Amino acid sequence: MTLIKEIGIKMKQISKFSGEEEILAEIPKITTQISRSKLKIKWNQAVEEAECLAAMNKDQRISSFFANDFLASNSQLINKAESSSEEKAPIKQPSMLEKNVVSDHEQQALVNDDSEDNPRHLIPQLCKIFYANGWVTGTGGGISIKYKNQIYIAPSGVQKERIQPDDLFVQNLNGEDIIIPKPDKNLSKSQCTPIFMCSFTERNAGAVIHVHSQEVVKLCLLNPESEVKITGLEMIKGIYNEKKGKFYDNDEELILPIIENSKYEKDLVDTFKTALRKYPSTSAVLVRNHGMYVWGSNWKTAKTQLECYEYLFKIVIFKKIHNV
Ligand SMILES: CSCCC(=O)C(=O)COP(=O)(O)O
Ligand SMILES: [Zn+2]
Repeated sequence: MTLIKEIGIKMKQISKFSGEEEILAEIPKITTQISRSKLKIKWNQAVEEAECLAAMNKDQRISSFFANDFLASNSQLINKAESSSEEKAPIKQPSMLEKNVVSDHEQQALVNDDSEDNPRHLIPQLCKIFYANGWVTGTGGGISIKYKNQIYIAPSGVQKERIQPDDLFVQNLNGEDIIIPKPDKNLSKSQCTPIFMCSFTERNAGAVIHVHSQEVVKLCLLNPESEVKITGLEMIKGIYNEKKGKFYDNDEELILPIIENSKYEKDLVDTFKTALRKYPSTSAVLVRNHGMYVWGSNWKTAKTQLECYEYLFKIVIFKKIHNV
């Protein structure tokens, strides 16, 4: 029964058996009851908070603190309770464990996940391969993979070929942190994160790779226009046409957008988005004097397309230089 109803019944009973003075005499008791009820709500919240925090490990507590989510949602609930005189059923907190931060058990399961698709192991392996090809040298470039609806992102400004499984950041599709590396590692999330997220949300990508490849830079130097056209090569068949939902035929023309570079990676977002909308077939965007973003529905197609693009670029550059 709600507190208001309870008070109403009490008032009726008092006024039935007593006069107005007796009612006035009861008011302080009723007020005390309301205050107690508010205290009870606050107490329940405090207990739930304590339980949530106790269930987290140190990293998760730090992560939830910086996400500022736990405290924000909690104070909202307390404010609501303060502005209402109606007693509510004990409030169920939107638990950090459910919403944002994985439990110890889930985290352990992720680390123990031996699947070849687990980005914890895959991203360090792929970065070694990309480094060997000259695609992510000098710390430039990076990769992000979606796995079980969570986004794994490589750290920023580090030698990408030396990334460790616990160096990765994990966030949800809203950009809220789920797992961050231990603070003593002093790592930050890739500067490319806004572009990675754009590919996940706008193109439903499963993986996005950013390369600082010399071939891309050379190709853009030879093509001052805002796009590059490629025809007549068998390897075009390795490129997926996102508009048609099928791989290109070797007699089709492949057109890739070129966007201009900016001071910071995040400043590329607007032109990147514009290019995605103007070129609905494309699975890659070239950034002049910088590199390329390439994505696929999963890490395998992102990787094989990157290989096909790099192959095609070499041939196109050769053809242009030798005028053949
Ligand atoms: C020498 S790298 C310059 C910054 C850049 O273009 C880049 O791709 C860096 O990405 P990170 O993931 O290291 O933030
Ligand atoms: Zn870059």
